[in-house]
Amino acid sequence: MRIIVYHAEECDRKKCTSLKLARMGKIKIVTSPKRIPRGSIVLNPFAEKALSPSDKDRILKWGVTALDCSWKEVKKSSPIFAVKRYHRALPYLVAANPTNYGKPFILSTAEALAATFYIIGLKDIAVNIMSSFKWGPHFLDLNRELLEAYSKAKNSREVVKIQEEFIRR
Ligand SMILES: C[S@@+](CC[C@H](N)C(=O)[O-])C[C@H]1O[C@@H](n2cnc3c(N)ncnc32)[C@H](O)[C@@H]1O
Repeated sequence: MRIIVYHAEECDRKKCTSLKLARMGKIKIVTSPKRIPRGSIVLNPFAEKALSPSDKDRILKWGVTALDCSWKEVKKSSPIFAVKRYHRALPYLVAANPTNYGKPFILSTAEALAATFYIIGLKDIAVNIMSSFKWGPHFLDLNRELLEAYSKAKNSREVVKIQEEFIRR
């Protein structure tokens, strides 16, 4: 499975979740957008389309790429968010990492990757990624109901519908 992280080197290296995953051999870091596989799903919080189980085949073939940059620097206009790939936003999920605990949508790179694998039905990979952090398993517990619901959706439209119903409740 190709799990790539484009690293913008904007982070506090001690807290960076993707550098930790790379040290454990669980992901590959790239520092040039050209190294992002051309058919890859790219996790982009500004993307118009939501990730859904229908992205599974593409991820199996080309992998998934997260963009590790600082949430403080992040802007929709940043060139990396315009790289020509298959961009997807994650639906409503709440962060469990110590930096952004309790905030919806503002996930760490590790949480975003784990959520992706959970939603496409590769739950063992999600569990493996989150087992790298003390707070990691709590991310899956905190979001279990939504992650399960998203993983049963057929497509992006259904994922958005589940999200909207959850927010309305
Ligand atoms: C902005 S970086 C912050 C990384 C942080 N420094 C860390 O150590 O994890 C987080 C990345 O995870 C992915 N991500 C996080 N939340 C997301 C969301 N709601 N939708 C899509 N991707 C998301 C994106 O690739 C995003 O650029």
